[in-house]
Amino acid sequence: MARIRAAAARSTAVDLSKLLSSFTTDIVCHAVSGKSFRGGGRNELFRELVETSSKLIGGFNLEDYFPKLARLDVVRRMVCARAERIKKKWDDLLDEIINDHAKNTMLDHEINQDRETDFIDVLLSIQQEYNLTRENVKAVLVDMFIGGTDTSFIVLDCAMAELIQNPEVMTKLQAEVRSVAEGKEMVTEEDLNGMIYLKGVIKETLRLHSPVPLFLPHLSMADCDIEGYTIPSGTRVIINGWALARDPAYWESAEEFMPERFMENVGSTMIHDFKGSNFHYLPFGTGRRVCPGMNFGMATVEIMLANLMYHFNWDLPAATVKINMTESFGVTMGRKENLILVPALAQKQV
Ligand code: HEM
Repeated sequence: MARIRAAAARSTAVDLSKLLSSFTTDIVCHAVSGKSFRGGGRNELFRELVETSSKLIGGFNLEDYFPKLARLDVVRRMVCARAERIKKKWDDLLDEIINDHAKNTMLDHEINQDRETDFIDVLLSIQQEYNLTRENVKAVLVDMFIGGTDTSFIVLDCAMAELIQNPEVMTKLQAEVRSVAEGKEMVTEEDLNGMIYLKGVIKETLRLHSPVPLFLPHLSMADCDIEGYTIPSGTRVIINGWALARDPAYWESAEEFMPERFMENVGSTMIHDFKGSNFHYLPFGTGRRVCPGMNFGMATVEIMLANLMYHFNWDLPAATVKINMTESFGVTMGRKENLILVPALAQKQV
């Protein structure tokens, strides 16, 4: 916020994508490991690990389409070598963090019993009870880091890109946020309940720009038939949530950004619920593998977007005519180009 405020005072542009990405990384790193990864080049290493892992998990796998290639084993060996290199880097980083925690936990027992606990503390405290190996703990942590950082960032980045291209929506959202939080220094969590349009804007962003458009790869546990097609047990199954969320059979003017569609019939579970029961709207997946960070992710996006609307008016830099919405592909899918915008202070702050 301080950096945006400084840019607003100078009327210069900010790289909003970069700021939002570092905000969501900080929030997840704090919740999981109790500290930010900014120091000692850790942030860059962390971004590299998340990005490469995302590409490895979500990448196009030639052998799925040409199974004969599997016999040659060339592709598999190449992918495995890359995965091994990344695993080694994750191992080094996580070993360091877990060792720090184990050491601090012992010291804290003697010195400071009031220290806030983070996700690693919780995992270590139940390690023996649930028979978790260090590899298990590291696997859960990698899952949380990859699952939590890019996703919330992509929603914020795409929401801002859509808002700047739909000024009437931005004006309506600013009016709501500014009236609910009027006179306050910051929008806080308790203000969010009164912001119905904000929730509509975020839901519409999740519909058009779902950060995990094909969910995670699933594996069928038994043979099953779907509309005449047999899916054998052990098949890697990919579900196209992106296509469902843009299917004109379910959505009127499916390609348009219209938060109002989520305002109709408030209270009806039909189109408002993203918790996994409406199969044409599954931004967090569904079933046993549904996103465990749903509430955390929504809270992060809501509080940041509300504050961006509360404090600032936004414009494109003079030389930019249109925002490029082209997306790049991995297990998460976000916009390729960084979002550069010019902020202006909206009102005299208290
Ligand atoms: C708005 C933000 C988010 C969106 C849109 C989102 C979406 C998703 C989706 C679609 C899946 C796959 C579900 C499936 O395959 O059925 C998933 C899985 C997952 N998400 Fe999220 N997510 C978000 C935020 C978060 C956050 C903040 C965390 C943790 C801090 C998180 C942790 C995870 C994990 C660990 C999984 C894997 C679950 C498993 O393997 O069973 N997510 N998420």
